[in-house]
Amino acid sequence: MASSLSGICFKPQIRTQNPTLQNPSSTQKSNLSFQSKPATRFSVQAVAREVHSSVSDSTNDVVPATKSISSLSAKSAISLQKDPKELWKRYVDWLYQHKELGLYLDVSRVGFTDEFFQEMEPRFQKAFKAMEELEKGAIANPDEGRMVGHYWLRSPNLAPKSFLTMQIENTLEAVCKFANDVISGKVKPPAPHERFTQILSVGIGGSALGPQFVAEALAPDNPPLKIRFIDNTDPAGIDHQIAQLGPELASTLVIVISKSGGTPETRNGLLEVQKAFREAGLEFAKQGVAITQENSLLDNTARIEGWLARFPMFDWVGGRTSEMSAVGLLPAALQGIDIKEMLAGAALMDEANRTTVVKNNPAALLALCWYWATDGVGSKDMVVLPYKDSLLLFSRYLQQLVMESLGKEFDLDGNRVNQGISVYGNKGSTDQHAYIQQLREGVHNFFVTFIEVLRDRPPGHDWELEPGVTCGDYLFGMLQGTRSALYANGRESITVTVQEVTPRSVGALVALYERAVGIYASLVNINAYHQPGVEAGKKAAGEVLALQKRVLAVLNEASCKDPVEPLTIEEVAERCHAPEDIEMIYKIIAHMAANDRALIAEGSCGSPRSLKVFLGECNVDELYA
Ligand SMILES: O=P(O)(O)OC[C@H]1O[C@H](O)[C@H](O)[C@@H](O)[C@@H]1O
Repeated sequence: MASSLSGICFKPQIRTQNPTLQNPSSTQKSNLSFQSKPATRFSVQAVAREVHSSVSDSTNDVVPATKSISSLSAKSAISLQKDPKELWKRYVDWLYQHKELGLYLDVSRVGFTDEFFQEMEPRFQKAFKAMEELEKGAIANPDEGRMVGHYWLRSPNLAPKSFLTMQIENTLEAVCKFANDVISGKVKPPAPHERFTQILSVGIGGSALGPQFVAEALAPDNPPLKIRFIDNTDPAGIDHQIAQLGPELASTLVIVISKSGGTPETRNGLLEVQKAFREAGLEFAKQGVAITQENSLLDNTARIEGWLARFPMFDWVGGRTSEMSAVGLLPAALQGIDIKEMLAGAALMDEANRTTVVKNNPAALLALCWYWATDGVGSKDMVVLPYKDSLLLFSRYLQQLVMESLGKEFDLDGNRVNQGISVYGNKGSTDQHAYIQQLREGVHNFFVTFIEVLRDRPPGHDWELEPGVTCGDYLFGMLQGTRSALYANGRESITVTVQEVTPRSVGALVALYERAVGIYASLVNINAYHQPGVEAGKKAAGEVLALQKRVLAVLNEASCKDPVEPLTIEEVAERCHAPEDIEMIYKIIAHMAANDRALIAEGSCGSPRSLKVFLGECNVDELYA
């Protein structure tokens, strides 16, 4: 049971839907302002933000679904527990341990109260029920009408239909076989090369972040195949990756990963790589592998062109939770990482997270801390600090998992809630020398998650760089010191500890956060499994490219005249029938000029009004097309 936490608390009561806050009147606003009384636990800025958000809530019709009057009024003054004996008691009482995984979760430096914990209980029970339904195959992603099945990937028998179990098992078998065949040289690149030596992974978002994190965390020093990534449509970045491969392009396995099979950045990466293959006189299909949904554009291309292999991505696995599907497993296996251990670690963690006793459920404990720390409305950022170089990319991986899942405008009932938790972080102790200064003393808008790894380096390699002290002891000291120093200044932190960075512990970490995100989403009543906001940017990018085509046509026509007719930005906009897009047209022209695709006749890009441009080459065919 929860320990007695008297003296620790100062946190909002549970936030229940409160109609009076939906359209706060000015009186209500002034009621809120008493929050800024001296010695509140929350900074004045935070309170101001709270009040501000309540005010702007009214103008934007935002429903603060998770708040209540009590949540605001309870922000009275108390400091975090400082008494060492009480703190030790809290530490021991709340310490979660998963014996088999060697994983610990310490939430003692988050100041939630017994009262808060108890008031949250019914919400957790609801979240556990929702998770149970999800695992049984409910349409847990209602906006897209999809099941959410990433938990089945590591426990195929839990899949609600036997054909799904078979699909998962067959894919895993195919991944293992293909990886073994590639590593052994049975599957090899065209002669004279005897073995694939490199992997070039082309994908973005959920089709890159998991594989990148796992490669950095687990790839051995001399893997059977080394991996590099193209995860953007930046031509210079792509050129760099291809240049780094050099002649080894001939022994590179190119894995193109895209669930939808139509993501523009990934398509561009593929086209660029295929061009490099052509220029090197290589046949891409003999070295290309696709991981995508059946019958997607990518799948059809790979099938028609006869690529070396194709692996399925399932409709019911989202990109950001796809690390345990072929997306994560194939690249990992090719690097010699024990993927069955990863799956086992994730399965064990899933099992632990199925208990409905919050205190014994590590994912629920995380969600509880997130809710407490962020007031259930994302009022604080999550800083993730792994004290282990190999876990460097964990925060970047979590950024997508948490922010794309929780960052939602509407809740499941259609209320505008603008939910989310911002995630950032790099690694300790490196960040001690970058931004910890602000965390300790500056704006109090975050909580920290320390990721601690007990084993410093493999056995037999340690030595004392001064009497009684190893290099790893310093890292340990830095973590403990930072945790204490932050806490002493009222900054809350969670610590997740693993024995070692192994496939098993990495699998467990992935599963822990996947479930914590799912539970938290239930607590705040949002759909964690869609990403409608991403579409707006994609659509706008498409419109820019369409406008660019019109600009090119206009410039082409003027440039084919004799003499050539350089045009001002205004003239281009007018001839494109898009005067309202004049700024975008200027930007398009400036970009083309910087890349020698438009020539400047007069003026400079720094003075848009003076600018007159034309095309270096006119394309007569296009004029009459
Ligand atoms: O795997 P893909 O279909 O290419 O998608 C790649 C990424 O695209 C979008 O940006 C989505 O928001 C991400 O969730 C997804 O991971």
